[in-house]
Amino acid sequence: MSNTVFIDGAVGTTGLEIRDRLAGRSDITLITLDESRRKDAQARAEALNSADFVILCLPDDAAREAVALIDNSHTRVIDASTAHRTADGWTYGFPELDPGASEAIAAAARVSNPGCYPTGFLALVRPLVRAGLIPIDWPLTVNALSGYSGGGKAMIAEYEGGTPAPAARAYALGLAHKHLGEMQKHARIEHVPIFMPTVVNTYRGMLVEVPLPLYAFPRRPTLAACEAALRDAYRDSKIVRIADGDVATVHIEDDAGTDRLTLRVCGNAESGQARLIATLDNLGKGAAGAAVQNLNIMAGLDPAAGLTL
Ligand SMILES: NC(=O)C1=CN([C@@H]2O[C@H](COP(=O)(O)OP(=O)(O)OC[C@H]3O[C@@H](n4cnc5c(N)ncnc54)[C@H](OP(=O)(O)O)[C@@H]3O)[C@@H](O)[C@H]2O)C=CC1
Ligand SMILES: CC(=O)N[C@@H](CCC(=O)OP(=O)(O)O)C(=O)O
Repeated sequence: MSNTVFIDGAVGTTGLEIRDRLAGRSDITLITLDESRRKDAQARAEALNSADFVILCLPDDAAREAVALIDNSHTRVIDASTAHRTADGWTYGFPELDPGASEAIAAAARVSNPGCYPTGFLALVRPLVRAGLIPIDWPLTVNALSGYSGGGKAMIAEYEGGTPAPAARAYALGLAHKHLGEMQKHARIEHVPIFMPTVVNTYRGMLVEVPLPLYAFPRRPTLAACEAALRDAYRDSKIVRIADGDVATVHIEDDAGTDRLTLRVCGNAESGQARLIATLDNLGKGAAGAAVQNLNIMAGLDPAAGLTL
């Protein structure tokens, strides 16, 4: 049976990536609006209410508006924006994050797709918090690099508009980035992390890092214990992989162009200092790949259908 899917925001950066992943699938029928009607509220309302599933690839306010336009109990929603990631009544769409998460997504009518940076941060940290290796009241820090497509069409135009762009640009210096609440809530930690993002002059890809002074934690976990906890947490996943931490370098390109999420526990076993490192594509597991995975799960299909692994 084919499921009807409407992507609201289908010609934006994330929307196009989702369309690419769904094109040609016999189990999905896409509902599309032509250029003259794609921002027309009435046309959108009709499409939103006729689809089995809608995927919102819109700015936050437009995503809230789209949800308000749905007036039937049949249409199920995946929102790729930040609007509902900590909202009541929404299921957080990270199937690998905690036991039972995939089942909750399968049953949900409203699913919020995780943010790109929180995807890397949470994948690294949540299993270690759950296992008691990271104390819930520890003041965590997260450093991250993102390709410029993370900023959507406006940032792509800025980087590709002809004016020389910086090789790397640190931002969110006021420590109030929109992803902080989501990171704290879904890691189930007591304090917002100090988050230090940098946009780099490459189109896509992310490298998200959490440094840990393991020697200072009450349980003094080893690097090996941290890696074992991650391997155990993701043992059934085809999408989240644990790679060897004993490497000389890790690259932002490692998982660019894929829907994978790769985690490493690097560091110095003697000093008890760790660098947890996640690589992913901001448009893959950080956005479109995750949305398609959630759609697959909600529709009862193979979770990895249509993904590049
Ligand atoms: N880029 C990324 O790596 C990630 C993005 N996201 C999230 O996904 C969402 C989309 O981001 P992204 O694709 O990057 O953004 P883009 O700016 O590239 O695309 C947004 C699209 O939404 C359209 N749009 C805006 N308002 C309306 C409206 N009222 N009705 C219909 N369409 C509208 C825009 O139209 P127009 O083309 O005319 O401007 C545009 O095509 C955002 O909430 C973002 O935070 C999430 C994870 C990662
Ligand atoms: C490089 C860049 O600007 N990245 C964006 C985050 C990407 C994004 O769109 O955020 P969501 O995942 O929440 O939708 C930012 O920092 O605001």
